[in-house]
Amino acid sequence: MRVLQVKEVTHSYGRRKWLGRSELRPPVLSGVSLTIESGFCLGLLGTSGAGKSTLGKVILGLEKPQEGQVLFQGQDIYNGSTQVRRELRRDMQVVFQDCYSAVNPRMTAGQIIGEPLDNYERLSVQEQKRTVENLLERVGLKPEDRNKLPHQFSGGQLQRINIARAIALKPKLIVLDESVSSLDMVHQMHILSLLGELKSSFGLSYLFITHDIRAASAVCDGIAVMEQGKLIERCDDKDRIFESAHPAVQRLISSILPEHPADRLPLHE
Ligand SMILES: Nc1ncnc2c1ncn2[C@@H]1O[C@H](COP(=O)(O)OP(=O)(O)OP(=O)(O)O)[C@@H](O)[C@H]1O
Repeated sequence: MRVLQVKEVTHSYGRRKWLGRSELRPPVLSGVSLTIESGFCLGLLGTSGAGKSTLGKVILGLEKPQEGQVLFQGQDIYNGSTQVRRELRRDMQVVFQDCYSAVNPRMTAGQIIGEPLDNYERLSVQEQKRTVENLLERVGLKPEDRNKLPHQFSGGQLQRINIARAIALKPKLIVLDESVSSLDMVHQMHILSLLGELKSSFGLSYLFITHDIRAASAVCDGIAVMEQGKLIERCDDKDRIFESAHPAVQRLISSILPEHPADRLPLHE
């Protein structure tokens, strides 16, 4: 089943004055189309400024595109009733890169994870406590961690709390926008393997936005590549991306450092 369909989306940010006239800025997204099937993890790669996060915001309903459509489970997210949009928001969640600014520093982990449950479910105090504790355990933390504040966690642990909040309502799609980029390699690998487990056990679909082709190939089923607002490559088998002859893809591949320092190219020749 198709979870997400982006059709010919074109988007510019705001207007600019030009020779006394006001006109739209050049598009940041130009005719972008992509689909994500149920249970599929699509990596969205591209260099800085390619338009990845903007596409993520368009998909999440946060940035209405000037042209094109976004269908989530067959429904146009920008033309539905308030009720439909509320349900869509429940089924589509996001985890951002900066785990600290994504949470209220005065809320406990339990309150952070419980927030979507407060908004959408009518659970008793006991049920809510049990659900939050189960979610904490599901992401590799302890039930008693629900009483801690954000500053009492490491970056990796706090990102687990953000992930627990994102899965609390059993969504269909999670947009992960550079969600592991600010973590060190060890925490990155732990979070990537957690995302893999959650995908299998909840049947989740992901849009995994990153500039790191290695992280994408560790967690994704397929990979799409953007450059200057356009989708320039898509491989539903992630390993095929390494066979792409497109120069932008070649640049992403050559940005991977060899594991052994002796095999790395010198920075200055
Ligand atoms: N709110 C905004 N207002 C105006 N321009 C914006 C806004 N957000 C992004 N842009 C511009 O849109 C273009 C694409 O930005 P976007 O953040 O989508 O790219 P990206 O591929 O996610 O890059 P990065 O990996 O650096 O986050 C950039 O030129 C950026 O400066």
